[in-house]
Amino acid sequence: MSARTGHQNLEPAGPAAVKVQFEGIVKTFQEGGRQTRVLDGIDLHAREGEFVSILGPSGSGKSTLFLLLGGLYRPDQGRIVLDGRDISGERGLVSYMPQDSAMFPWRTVEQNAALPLQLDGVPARKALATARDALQKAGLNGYEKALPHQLSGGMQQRVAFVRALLGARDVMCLDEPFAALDALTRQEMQHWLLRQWEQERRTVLFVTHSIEEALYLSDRLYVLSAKPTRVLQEIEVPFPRPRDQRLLLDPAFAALRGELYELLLSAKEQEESRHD
Ligand SMILES: Nc1ncnc2c1ncn2[C@@H]1O[C@H](COP(=O)(O)OP(=O)(O)OP(=O)(O)O)[C@@H](O)[C@H]1O
Repeated sequence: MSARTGHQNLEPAGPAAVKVQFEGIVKTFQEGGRQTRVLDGIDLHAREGEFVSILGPSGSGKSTLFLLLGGLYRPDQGRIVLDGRDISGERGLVSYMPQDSAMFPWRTVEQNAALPLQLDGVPARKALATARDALQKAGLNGYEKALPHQLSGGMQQRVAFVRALLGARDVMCLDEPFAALDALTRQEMQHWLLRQWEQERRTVLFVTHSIEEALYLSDRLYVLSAKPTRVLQEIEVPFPRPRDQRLLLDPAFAALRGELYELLLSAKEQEESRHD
């Protein structure tokens, strides 16, 4: 659990320590019989308790970054550093939440949410009691004994988020968690996620295609190019917290959104001209 808890203290006094860092990451895959360099020297980091988004075109290697951090892949070059230690290739050190809630359909909501605790060796009764408590705090009371298919898509993603929280890892990787939701539910979920995160203040790495979502949620964001992928820009998001949906109507928000859109568009055009 992050040291930074409690929602009173929303603004850190000074820069927090770097929690997780990708250093000079190069990753090549065998694609269609030839080697393709997907990640071409990626440097990015997140500080303790920071919400950092990674925005990039399809196929730029965003999910690959998470698989590297989760230890499922090893970088060809570079290091993945957690709390100052090279963890390249080590598994089980970060929580992961995918686009699809990935729940076991035969387990109840509370049994699904309790799973990471049980995997960490917590006895079943205690794990279930902790999961019930966390589900209630996340506004899911009354659904503890339901099966996943009885919940809407948005509610399933709430359960998936609670499960990732109960994983008790300091770093949470959220891989387009709202991409499959309709626009209204997605907005609701962004707002809900902010409230949850403000209470927990875990370090979050958040992958998205949505400029608006990245700006609304993040402290900082990285914009990636198309592959071979590099960091095009790092942006400090200047809006104070706590935030709410009125921020989306702020002219400063619209201006920054416009700049980012322009940046992604020119990256896409460069990519297309390379293929002409
Ligand atoms: N195991 C693998 N073997 C071969 N190629 C791979 C493998 N994993 C990823 N790739 C390739 O690496 C590139 C980046 O994939 P990745 O899924 O990380 O991109 P992404 O940015 O998450 O894409 P999207 O936004 O569409 O989800 C793609 O071209 C993909 O085909």
